[in-house]
Amino acid sequence: MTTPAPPSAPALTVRGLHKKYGSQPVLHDVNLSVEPGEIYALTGPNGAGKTTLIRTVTGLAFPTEGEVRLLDHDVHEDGSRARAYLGAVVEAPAKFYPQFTATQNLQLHANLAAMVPGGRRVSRDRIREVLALLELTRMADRRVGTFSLGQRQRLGVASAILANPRVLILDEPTSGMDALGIGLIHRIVTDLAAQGCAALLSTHHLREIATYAHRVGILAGGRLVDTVDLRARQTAFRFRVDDPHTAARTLEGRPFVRQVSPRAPFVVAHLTGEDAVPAALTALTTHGVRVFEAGPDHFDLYEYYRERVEQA
Ligand SMILES: Nc1ncnc2c1ncn2[C@@H]1O[C@H](COP(=O)(O)OP(=O)(O)OP(=O)(O)O)[C@@H](O)[C@H]1O
Repeated sequence: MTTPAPPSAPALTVRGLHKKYGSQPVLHDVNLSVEPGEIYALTGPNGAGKTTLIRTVTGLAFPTEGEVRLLDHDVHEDGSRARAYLGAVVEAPAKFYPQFTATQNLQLHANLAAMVPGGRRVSRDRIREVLALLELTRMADRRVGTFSLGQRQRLGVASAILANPRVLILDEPTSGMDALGIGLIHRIVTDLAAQGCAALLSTHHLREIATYAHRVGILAGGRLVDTVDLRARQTAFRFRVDDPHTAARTLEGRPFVRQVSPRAPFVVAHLTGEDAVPAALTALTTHGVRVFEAGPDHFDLYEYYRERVEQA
């Protein structure tokens, strides 16, 4: 008999985090964790505390109370070891030496990364590789002072992924980027996550992030007011039927149905997966329900966020 694999330990854990500036509370009892391979997006209105949270999580700011762990290391007590696993852009665009070229800046970054305890050496090939990944090869030998905002944003992400981090933290990674640059960042973050890297991103671009984040944390007034698991939402399907109430009763309690509710002219069902759609259709038609249309019930993160923030 095989024993099930133990659940993986979180790559990033934030526990009971409070932060005050003077007497002004900015973060209140924030708790979150990001698993290896998971993309966690942090969003919230202006002034909600996202940058403060990211600065605290990366060790640039200290909490008033609470702790942050990167893998097994406390960021504030064992900072240099914790940061050996971390790639980050905080307060984008990242700061570079404007008189040096992109390659020289990345080389400097690589030298610093290799100096921390547990830090790894980064080869020249790896520098070329990340420049190519960010589509900056033709800018490699140009001074960063001549870069556009979007190009500096790309270089910031290149420096963050240079040493193959196990935790990637990006504050507003796509602001100032063109549509192709945004797509590129999505692909890079998704590929890194597929290799087991945990990613925490802050963003205002909800419809964009909804296409590739696994979970979204909503921060309002310094509190994490909700966490939305987008993976669970992707298993919702809607069927346009002649009688939504009968359809809901027909599907209720079936092994492949997690939750079902009428929403005229549809019945909306959370199924165990896409492969349960034919079984749902069969159940409906054999009970005399006429089905006119079936498809995924796309979750509107923007609408959800708007309601959640208005209530908070
Ligand atoms: N160094 C500081 N000293 C005092 N107050 C600060 C400091 N940094 C941030 N704040 C305050 O903390 C609150 C949260 O700011 P923060 O920059 O973390 O918000 P944010 O969610 O990142 O906002 P935005 O979406 O506008 O970037 C704000 O009220 C801000 O005025």
